[in-house]
Amino acid sequence: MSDVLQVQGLGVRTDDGRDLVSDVSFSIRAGSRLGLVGESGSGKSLTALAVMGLLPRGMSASGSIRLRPSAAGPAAEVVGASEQRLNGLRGSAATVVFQEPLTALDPLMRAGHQIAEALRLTHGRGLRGPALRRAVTDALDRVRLPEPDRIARAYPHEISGGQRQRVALAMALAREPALLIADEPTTALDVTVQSEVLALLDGLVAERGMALLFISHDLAVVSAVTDHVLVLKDGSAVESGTVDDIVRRPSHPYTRDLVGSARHLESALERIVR
Ligand SMILES: Nc1ncnc2c1ncn2[C@@H]1O[C@H](COP(=O)(O)OP(=O)(O)OP(=O)(O)O)[C@@H](O)[C@H]1O
Repeated sequence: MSDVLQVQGLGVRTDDGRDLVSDVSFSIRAGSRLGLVGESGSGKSLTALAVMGLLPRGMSASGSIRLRPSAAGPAAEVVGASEQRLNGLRGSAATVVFQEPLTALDPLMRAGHQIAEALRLTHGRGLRGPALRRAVTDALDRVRLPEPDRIARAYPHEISGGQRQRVALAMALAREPALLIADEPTTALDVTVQSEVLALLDGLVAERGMALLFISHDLAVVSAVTDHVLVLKDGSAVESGTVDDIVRRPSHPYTRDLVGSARHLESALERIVR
């Protein structure tokens, strides 16, 4: 199967010459899941933002990031691409869910309206009226939101954090991306909601055969949803392998520390043993 994402020798540098990410390489095939794990400041988010062509002002990427929007089509280079080209890739090739869903949601727009916009970007302006309303309800249903009609009418501040994250996920999925990037999607949620959202994400990605790039500082959370892991430290890759290898046989001392501090390691191990 073809790679949905190929990152080769990625660097992120500030205009004043600081290297924040150095020589990071990885690839993700259609239907597979890679976890990026590392402590705060290790370069995980910048790597994700570089893939989306969304680096903050004053930073630039080097190396190569190739995204393949469809299995049959050619890959497109993100590094150095024009904003117009990037707009074409965002959504269809890759989309991102952030730790704080309010980043993605417009506080002044009802949840249903925001999902409707995402659906119309994917399916065209012809999707409207009752068909559009049904598609919105279906999208909310699919992320297991009870009372989808009520949620559709709500503004982001009127629903809980867990519900907001599900709405953000519904919006991301409405774009039917080849690659979903989830950047600490459950870190802001309490533990019970966190495991519900993780299970949901796990099921939805499997159902759609999407590729997943999952980012977390918590190796246990990463282990729960991915099959391969890349460990980042100070902007560089220190180790990579299957979840099983990394959790059971970490070779780098930094990875050993991450394994040691993983909060729910038992459950991660349980999943591997299953
Ligand atoms: N907008 C910015 N301006 C300057 N430096 C930044 C900016 N964003 C990130 N950095 C720096 O780049 C490095 C990598 O940050 P990044 O956000 O990718 O880390 P992270 O692993 O995602 O951590 P966290 O989980 O805390 O977000 C850090 O040293 C951080 O201070």
